[in-house]
Amino acid sequence: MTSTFRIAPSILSADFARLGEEVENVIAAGADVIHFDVMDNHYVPNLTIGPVVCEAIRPRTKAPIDVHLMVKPVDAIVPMFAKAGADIISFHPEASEHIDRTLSLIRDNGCKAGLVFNPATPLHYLDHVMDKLDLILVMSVNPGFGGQKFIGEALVKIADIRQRIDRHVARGGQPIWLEVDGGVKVDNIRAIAEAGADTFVAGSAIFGARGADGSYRDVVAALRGQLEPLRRAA
Ligand SMILES: O=C(CO)[C@H](O)[C@H](O)COP(=O)(O)O
Ligand SMILES: [Fe+2]
Repeated sequence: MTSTFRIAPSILSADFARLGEEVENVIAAGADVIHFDVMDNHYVPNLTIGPVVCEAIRPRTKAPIDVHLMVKPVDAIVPMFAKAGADIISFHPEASEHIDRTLSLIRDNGCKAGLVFNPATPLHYLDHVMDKLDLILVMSVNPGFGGQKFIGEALVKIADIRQRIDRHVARGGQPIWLEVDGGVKVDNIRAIAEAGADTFVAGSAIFGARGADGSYRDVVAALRGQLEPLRRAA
């Protein structure tokens, strides 16, 4: 069990007309990471935001910007996001012809590198690249939209990856974050953490729960509150 948990609001569900403010508010509310969903209307059937928006929000926070690429092909856009201030860049293995090369490209551009697993993506993609990963992202919905229902089978996958990461670290490997994305709520975050995740993306659960004071403090505190007993047990 891990002692470090991170809350990563997905700005996909933020008010895009006030994006800079939303980023500031959610970090002021106690979140740790800004999750930035990039969709290309090709790899997934939706279209969102690109490097210019990353560059625009970069001065608004010191928190890491965690870019989740749902684009195909991947490589050409990596240096653009690195230049725009991304800290972490993750991609889907099905979207890259050469996974090892794409992971190196991300690190060579000064970012942390992540691999993303859709609900039906097999874990064998991890077999020869553990040394090149800083983050593994488990999708608990099919990618493309916010506000979907958590797919319970993801818990099995999270537990399996947790074992692989722990074995890797026990053999002297670098730490790897285990992030979960899709349908994360106050009422399921503890079970997700118990399965082995340490980083929790939440879009609709956070941006759909602005408090009476106009802040996101209550919902971020509620998410963290669910994790508190696990932190003590770690
Ligand atoms: O990658 C994503 C969708 O492809 C989003 O990060 C995810 O859906 C977050 O939204 P929510 O918490 O509302 O499910
Ligand atoms: Fe995402």
